[in-house]
Amino acid sequence: MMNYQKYKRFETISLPDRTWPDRHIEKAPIWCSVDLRDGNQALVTPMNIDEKVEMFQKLVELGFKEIEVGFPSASQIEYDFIRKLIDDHLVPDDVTLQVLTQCREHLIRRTFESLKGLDKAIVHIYNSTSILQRDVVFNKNKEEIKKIATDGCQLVKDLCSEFDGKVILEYSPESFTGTEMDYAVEVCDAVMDVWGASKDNKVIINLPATVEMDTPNVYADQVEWVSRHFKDRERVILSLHPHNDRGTGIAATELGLLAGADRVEGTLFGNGERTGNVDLVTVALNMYTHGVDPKLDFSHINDIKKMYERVTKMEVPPRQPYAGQLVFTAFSGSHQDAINKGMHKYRERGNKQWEVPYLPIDPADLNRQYEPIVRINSQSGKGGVAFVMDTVFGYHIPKAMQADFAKIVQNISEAEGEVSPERIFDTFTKEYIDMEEPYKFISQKLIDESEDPTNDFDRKVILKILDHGEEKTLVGHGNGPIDAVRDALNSGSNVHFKLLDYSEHALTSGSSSKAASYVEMQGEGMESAEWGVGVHANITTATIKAMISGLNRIHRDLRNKEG
Ligand SMILES: CC(=O)SCCNC(=O)CCNC(=O)[C@H](O)C(C)(C)COP(=O)(O)OP(=O)(O)OC[C@H]1O[C@@H](n2cnc3c(N)ncnc32)[C@H](O)[C@@H]1OP(=O)(O)O
Ligand SMILES: CC(C)C(=O)C(=O)O
Ligand SMILES: [Mg+2]
Repeated sequence: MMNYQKYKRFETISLPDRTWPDRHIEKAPIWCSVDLRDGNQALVTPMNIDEKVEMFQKLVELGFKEIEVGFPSASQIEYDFIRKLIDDHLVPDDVTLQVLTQCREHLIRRTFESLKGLDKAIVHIYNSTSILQRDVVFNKNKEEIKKIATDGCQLVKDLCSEFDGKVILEYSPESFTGTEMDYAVEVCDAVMDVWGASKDNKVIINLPATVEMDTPNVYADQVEWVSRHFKDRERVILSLHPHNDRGTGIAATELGLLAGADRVEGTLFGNGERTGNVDLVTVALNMYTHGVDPKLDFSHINDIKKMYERVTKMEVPPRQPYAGQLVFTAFSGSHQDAINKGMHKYRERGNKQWEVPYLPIDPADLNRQYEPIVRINSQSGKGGVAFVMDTVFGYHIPKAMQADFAKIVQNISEAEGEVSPERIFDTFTKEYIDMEEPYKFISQKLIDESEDPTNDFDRKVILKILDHGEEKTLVGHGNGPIDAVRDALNSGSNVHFKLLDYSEHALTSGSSSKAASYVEMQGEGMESAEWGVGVHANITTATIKAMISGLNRIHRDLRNKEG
């Protein structure tokens, strides 16, 4: 047994009249990317300046208007990067740089130095307020801890007079979730009082789940509680800063927004300390899939992923929501079948409202339409195989034929594992189209023998085939071309059969278009039916080839039956 008694839950407020469970997310919050700070400080190899610039420019392109670019007093590279952004005029007018500093005098002074030349900036100060950190890290009482925050705030305020631009203050009671809520509010209010915060001079109050400590509903209760208890809620921009230690950072963010937050800090793909910061791609795209404009553009998700992997040297896991390599791939049969049907219906209904089983988002919206949605292994069924043949190669295999072909593909997957689309197509061709032994099509001539041109019930066909290597001419009559061919083959070959089903469709469009024809035939004395497929520019020839293919398959069955 593991020693669970070593742990206990942190007791926080109770909020029985909570209102957040009845709300929905209806608009995007103010987003702030902390990739270049919290994300960067968690990397094995922090980004170099060029990588930071690349990341910054991508964040701007994606639509972030507030970007925490670093901790300028921490190291020269952090400082130099911020100077580069400013000196090289890389910051668009509508983007505000945010910088982090501890509430310590020399660090705050250095932070201000780094900002010279900017016309606005968010200066983010923090100190830990939790019971645990007050005890083990600071060894200070509540008043002393509050004083760290208010002194820090006062210094920022003083330094503003030497700064040409506008400073927006952000204050984080770090390790907020492990802090008594009334005390967290007391410290935040004290900071806002020192700052002179007002409705027109709001302060960003950021509530970090520095370490995620409880279920997301508890975070939401804390956010709602705090939001209701500020001296003046109007002077606050309430911000969330969730981490993901329990794996519920996204849920915590979403519930925190329901609980009244205005702003979210996080990173692309959830990079950040330990298990990461909240993944903003997922939070934003979750909104998108509810029909809410996320105000961030993740439509080229693979490009974003490539940039992220290059500069952070981290990997986006294959199961990462929206971005993972496998998230638009179904292996299992019933899922493939449902996706196949759902996609058809979506197209039939004019590509309007997205409702496709097992796919919460249209992969095309993320520019992922060229990736295989369905991959075939031994868990796959006929729907998936049909989907690959349809979407990748344009063959609409008739429903009754799908099981027949899927069985052949499954034999391969059981022996070899995943079967690629190319292998599926080769197998289809070999099994159904290129079956040319012992009968092979050479040519056909179709004659309309009816005197009345509107009557097509009197057709004659002259068919040239190879029969066991020998050229033969077969003649057949019927009430239509297919019937005439059936007659010719039945009377001219040694194999007799009934025609059970027939369908055809154009394979490609334009002048070079070809048709695919599918026939289901039952050999005399045989219990099960066989399928043949023909492909040709002339639809009658395609059907004749399909019938000859089917004939060869029946011939093979008869030989097998005879042993
Ligand atoms: C949850 C977070 O992500 S917070 C951000 C964390 N990120 C970073 O720390 C990355 C950048 N940091 C650094 O490079 C360094 O820590 C520096 C340059 C900022 C400071 O370096 P140093 O002063 O040498 O070391 P260090 O950070 O360990 O300082 C610890 C001291 O600061 C105090 N301290 C820590 N945080 C704060 C704070 N927010 N405000 C005021 N004092 C603080 C500690 O109590 C400790 O005090 P003590 O020396 O009296 O015991
Ligand atoms: C500095 C603060 C906001 C932080 O990163 C955290 O508490 O996680
Ligand atoms: Mg953090």
